[in-house]
Amino acid sequence: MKALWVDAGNGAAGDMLLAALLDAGADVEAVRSGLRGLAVGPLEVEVAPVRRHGLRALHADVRVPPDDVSRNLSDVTAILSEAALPDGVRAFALAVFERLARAEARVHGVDVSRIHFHEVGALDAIADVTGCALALHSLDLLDAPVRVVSPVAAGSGVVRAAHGPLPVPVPAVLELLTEAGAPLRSHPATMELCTPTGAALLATLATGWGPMPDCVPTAVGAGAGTADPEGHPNIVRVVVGSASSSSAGWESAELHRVDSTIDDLDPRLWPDVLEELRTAGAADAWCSPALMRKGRPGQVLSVLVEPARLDAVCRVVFERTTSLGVRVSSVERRSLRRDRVEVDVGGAVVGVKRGLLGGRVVTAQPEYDEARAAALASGRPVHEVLNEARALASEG
Ligand SMILES: O=C([S-])c1cc(C(=O)S)c[n+]([C@@H]2O[C@H](COP(=O)(O)O)[C@@H](O)[C@H]2O)c1
Ligand code: NI
Repeated sequence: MKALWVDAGNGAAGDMLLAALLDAGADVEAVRSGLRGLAVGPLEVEVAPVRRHGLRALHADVRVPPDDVSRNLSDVTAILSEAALPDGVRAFALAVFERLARAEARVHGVDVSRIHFHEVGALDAIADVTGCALALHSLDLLDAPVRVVSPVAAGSGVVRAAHGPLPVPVPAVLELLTEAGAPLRSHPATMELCTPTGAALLATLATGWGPMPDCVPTAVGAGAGTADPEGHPNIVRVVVGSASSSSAGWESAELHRVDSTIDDLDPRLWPDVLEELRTAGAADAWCSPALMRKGRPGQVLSVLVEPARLDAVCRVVFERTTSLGVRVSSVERRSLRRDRVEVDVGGAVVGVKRGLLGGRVVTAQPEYDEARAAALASGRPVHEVLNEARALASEG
């Protein structure tokens, strides 16, 4: 199960979060090509390593064409709806702007439909939000069940905005973080640490707030803001990890599922296809009957595979079957911890596979061939040997 932790203890802005996700391994080319799908002129992202208070971090510079358009929610919704983006990316970006619009509406005391984003609806904000959604998608985090954000530092002082000088935390940030139930952290810096776009991104992605969740970290990213103040590193950090074994007693793993419907493969080849898929690293591979186009009987080939073996499995499907395409989805596999014990049934050794839930034996299955051999040697019925082996293995 994938997990994300965002350290917003020094604040967060859209470009800082984007840089942190890219630093943690999000595919910058996927982000760039996704942004090209927005019909608002060339949006470019340049990334460069920088130092903030002696710490290395990535800085993301979002370059947009000159723009002084004041957009409302329906303008931004139209831009995102018409863009060639994965559905999850579009939904996330829309959710961020809907949040921003609700917060702005409450702050200015007008209806959401009458809200005009000023700075936060500008092209760089649209690029930051969509870029973050694309980066989360690239890291496979858009559906991750564990996305925790630390207490947020919003800053203090005054900032100059379209409405004139605003007190920091700016009203939209306070509104966004209050609505989301975010814990705030006091901070000595007298500057804007968390921007409305940053707050809306945090509020949309957070499934919870607090310290780093139990996980095995797999990547860390640091995203720098443009300012380099004297008093603190102007950085947001992200930790990507896999959440460790569930306290419920089972184990959890992120796998891919590959499916393909096939109606024209010589049926004698299927056993070899399934065998080759297992050899290529499939955790499981099976076929289910399906009635296909023109009433033809066919098979749905399904494969479960770890991300690292996905390409090898796809290659086998394409090379060994008549499939012209596969569907790949992410699944969480929950499984019991297993072991194998050997029991003595009337002088013969029989292996038994056991499933353990939090250390308790909940299933015990004797190896059939070994139980059959023990039954033949002793002249007892196989089902009796199976039952005795199962009972002996469940005791231990
Ligand atoms: O654009 C608007 S309406 C706006 C509202 C507010 C309020 O808090 S209300 C604040 N700001 C300031 O604009 C800049 C840009 O914000 P980004 O989120 O796009 O980085 C920032 O200083 C905000 O405090 C704008
Ligand atoms: Ni405003």
